[in-house]
Amino acid sequence: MATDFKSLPIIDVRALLDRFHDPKMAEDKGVIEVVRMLHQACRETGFFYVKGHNIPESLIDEVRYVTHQFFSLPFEEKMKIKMSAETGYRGYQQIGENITNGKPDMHEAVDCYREMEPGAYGDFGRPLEGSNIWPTHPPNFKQLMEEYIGLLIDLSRAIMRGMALALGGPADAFEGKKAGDTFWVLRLIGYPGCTHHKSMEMQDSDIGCGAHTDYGLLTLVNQDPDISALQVRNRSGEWISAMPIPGTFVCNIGDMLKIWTNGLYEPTLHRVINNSSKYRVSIPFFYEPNFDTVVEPFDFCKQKTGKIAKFERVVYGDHLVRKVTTNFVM
Ligand SMILES: N=C(N)NCCCC[C@H](N)C(=O)O
Ligand SMILES: O=C(O)CCC(=O)C(=O)O
Ligand SMILES: [Fe+2]
Repeated sequence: MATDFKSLPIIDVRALLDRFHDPKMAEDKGVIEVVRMLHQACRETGFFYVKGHNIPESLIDEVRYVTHQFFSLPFEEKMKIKMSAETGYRGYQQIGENITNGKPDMHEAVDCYREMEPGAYGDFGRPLEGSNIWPTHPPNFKQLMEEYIGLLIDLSRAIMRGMALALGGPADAFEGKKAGDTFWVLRLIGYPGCTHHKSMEMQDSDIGCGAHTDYGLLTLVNQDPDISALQVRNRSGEWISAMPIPGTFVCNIGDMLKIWTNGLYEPTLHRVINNSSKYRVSIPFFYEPNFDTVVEPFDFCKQKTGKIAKFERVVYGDHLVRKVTTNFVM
């Protein structure tokens, strides 16, 4: 349960990356400090900033730059990679096609998922079978995004090692059959600027993305600098700004972590409102469990939470398919 936080902590994760391959990482002083901060952040805010991540700023900036370029293309160009049930929900969605809490969101997006071969998970995986359909311009789009995704997977794994230790489990608790073969998601999102005067009352149509929690384990958000639009809800119901901080990702935890931790860590509601006049781009990367993972409370978490499981087990892919197949009006 979130507290009445007024701001989000900044965590330098460098020690986790430096000690990633060290079997004694849990004894390292730097790691111990990161682990302490992760635990506090996951208990109190469910959101934090990640710095010391080692991902080149030039790559992070270029990913946003080409995303701006894509969304500024003519409508017909964007529709060439249109998302549908036939594409496995991969590709371009127009403004208003994504529904949150029964209302259309004011954003357009390109959704990408880890590739899924036909029949890989039998019938329950079918809706998400497919390969990504990338824009052809700029020509390096696919290569750039794949490089970026590879680095974000490594960073996420390191953070999950820290969280596993923070929970009192083994460092590799989230690896192998749990999330060692992550069914990652990358969303390139564009939020139109606001055309009416700021002093006017907020309309429903101003909501870029309605209040929600993320579905899996960990989200890393690469957002435009100089626009504050992402907001996180604290216990009193106040919306706290996750404003951009140079050199950082905004990081938050998802639904599956609540089940695995038996409620020790809970995802926090968040939403997006772009009140600026500028077009905003944000690229969340979702580090998710394996598609066919059965998620149920870890014993080492149950030990700390009354010994009985508080949540039913869930197959991550079922949770995702349920979300994806009800998220869109197409
Ligand atoms: N993969 C993630 N987390 N995507 C976040 C989208 C949240 C909005 C969606 N319409 C919903 O209602 O869930
Ligand atoms: O636009 C953002 O910064 C975050 C979007 C988000 O919360 C999501 O897509 O899950
Ligand atoms: Fe989100």
